[in-house]
Amino acid sequence: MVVLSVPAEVTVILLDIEGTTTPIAFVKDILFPYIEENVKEYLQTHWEEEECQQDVSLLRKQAEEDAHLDGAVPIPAASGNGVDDLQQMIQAVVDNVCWQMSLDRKTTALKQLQGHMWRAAFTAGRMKAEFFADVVPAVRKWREAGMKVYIYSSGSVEAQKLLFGHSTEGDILELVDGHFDTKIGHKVESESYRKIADSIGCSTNNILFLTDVTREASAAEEADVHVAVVVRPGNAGLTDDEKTYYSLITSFSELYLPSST
Ligand SMILES: CSCCC(=O)C(=O)COP(=O)(O)O
Ligand SMILES: [Mg+2]
Repeated sequence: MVVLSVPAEVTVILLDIEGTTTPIAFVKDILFPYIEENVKEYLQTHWEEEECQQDVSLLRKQAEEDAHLDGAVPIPAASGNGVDDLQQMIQAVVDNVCWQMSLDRKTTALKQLQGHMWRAAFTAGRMKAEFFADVVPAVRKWREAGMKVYIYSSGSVEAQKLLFGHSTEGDILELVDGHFDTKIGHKVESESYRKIADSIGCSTNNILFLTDVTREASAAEEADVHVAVVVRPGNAGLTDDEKTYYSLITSFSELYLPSST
């Protein structure tokens, strides 16, 4: 088995979710279709609720910022003029959400609504999150060795907690010391990793970030974070240069902690 030695200065392991702890297929074939199939009904049922109105306001603000993009779908301001107007507004939000999802955008606005929609499915037990088989045993071992384990995903913190709280392995939320999402910054921006280190109270070089996306690995590395790229079934392929440049692992069990037995 290939072994990757974790540098002695590393005290925190920061994990991406999609393509790292969890198969991309679970996100693409189960989580995302659930949104596309249910968003209209969700908006119609929850429209009057404060949380739903906040989600729509955030999506409208994002739509204004996106106005210059090809194919962008605007969300008109509410005029309060009757049922037809409401149905048009809901349809605009549905179209905007589907447009953003067709581009796999990671905006905070989209991720916030998705998180709220998944809540009902997870808490009712209609959905369970999948984790690769090596994830839970490795995380338990790291924590026994004194490592802190954090999550950094584009999925909202609320959605992350749903996944860890309702997984095929049971409720594994207690294995995570904390969560970060795009509210701290985007994963392809190095400043996000500096802010995460500040928030945890460590130096960036105390962190090892595991991700499947080399643009994220590159941003983290620019901030002096240690990185390894995770190669999982169904992940996007890497170029030969990327394969040579990055430390690669295909399972969390390939990480060797000098402090563990
Ligand atoms: C709580 S994760 C749901 C999946 C998701 O919405 C997503 O965008 C995954 O992105 P990641 O940063 O984990 O690759
Ligand atoms: Mg990922």
